[in-house]
Parts: sequence; C-alpha cells; structure tokens
Amino acid sequence: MKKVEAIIKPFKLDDVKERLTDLGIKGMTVTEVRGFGRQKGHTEIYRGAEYVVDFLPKIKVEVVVGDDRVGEVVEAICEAARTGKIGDGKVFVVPVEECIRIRTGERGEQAV
Ligand SMILES: Nc1ncnc2c1ncn2[C@@H]1O[C@H](COP(=O)(O)OP(=O)(O)OP(=O)(O)O)[C@@H](O)[C@H]1O
Ligand SMILES: [Mg+2]
Repeated sequence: MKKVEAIIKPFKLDDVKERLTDLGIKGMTVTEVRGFGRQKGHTEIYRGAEYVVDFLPKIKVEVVVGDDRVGEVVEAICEAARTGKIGDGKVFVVPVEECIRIRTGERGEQAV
C-alpha cells in the first residue's frame, strides 16, 4: 500500500475529489494546511490577491491505495490540480505498512 499525499490549490479540491471518486477510491482525508515552495510564498497570487506572507493556504489530500492503483491516482490528481502556474502543488508517495478497518477488523489492502 502507498499513501498518495498531494498539496494542492484550495480551489482545485472539488475537481480533484471528483476525479478520485470517479476512479472508485474508497476514502480520502483532506486537511487545510499552509506552506511554501520555491518562491517562498512571496510572488503567489491567491484568489486574485497578491500574498506577501511566507505561508500560503493549501489543501492536503491523502489517499491510501494498493500499489497497483498508485499510478492512476497520481495521474488523476496531477491532471485535476494543474493550472500551469506557480504554486500548483506537489505529490508525495509514501509507503504504508498496515491498514486496519476498525469496524470489521479487516487488515491490509482489503481494509483500505
Ligand atoms: N519540499 C517540500 N516539502 C514539503 N512540502 C512542500 C515541498 N515543496 C512544496 N511543498 C508544499 O506544496 C505547496 C505548493 O508548492 P509549490 O507548487 O509552490 O512548489 P514549487 O516547487 O515552488 O513549484 P512551482 O515552481 O510550480 O511553484 C507548498 O506551499 C508546500 O505546502
Ligand atoms: Mg512555488
């Protein structure tokens, strides 16, 4: 299993969610986060206003999937989140050791 962790522009969340649910993923976690990339936040535009703060608002999307689904999940996120402008975000793929579905006690990929 892998966790696909994407930092995206907040207004792209609906598009990303739609693409991921179309793929039939079974769950996702979304968190409001703040961060910076190479431009250190200084030159980005957020919702039409220029921000001169260090940390810009972003959304973190986390999806855990079986190894065989990682490629399509990453592709879907990148396509949906891309504007071509700076600050489009980043995707990290992280190994996941175990998943336990608490209600049923299932473990591993079938619990995801
Ligand atoms: N190396 C990193 N480690 C952790 N989080 C990061 C890293 N790089 C970017 N992020 C997160 O992703 C968000 C968006 O990054 P961003 O797209 O600006 O990256 P970038 O490398 O500056 O690319 P671009 O030049 O296209 O803007 C940041 O605000 C931050 O939350
Ligand atoms: Mg940047």
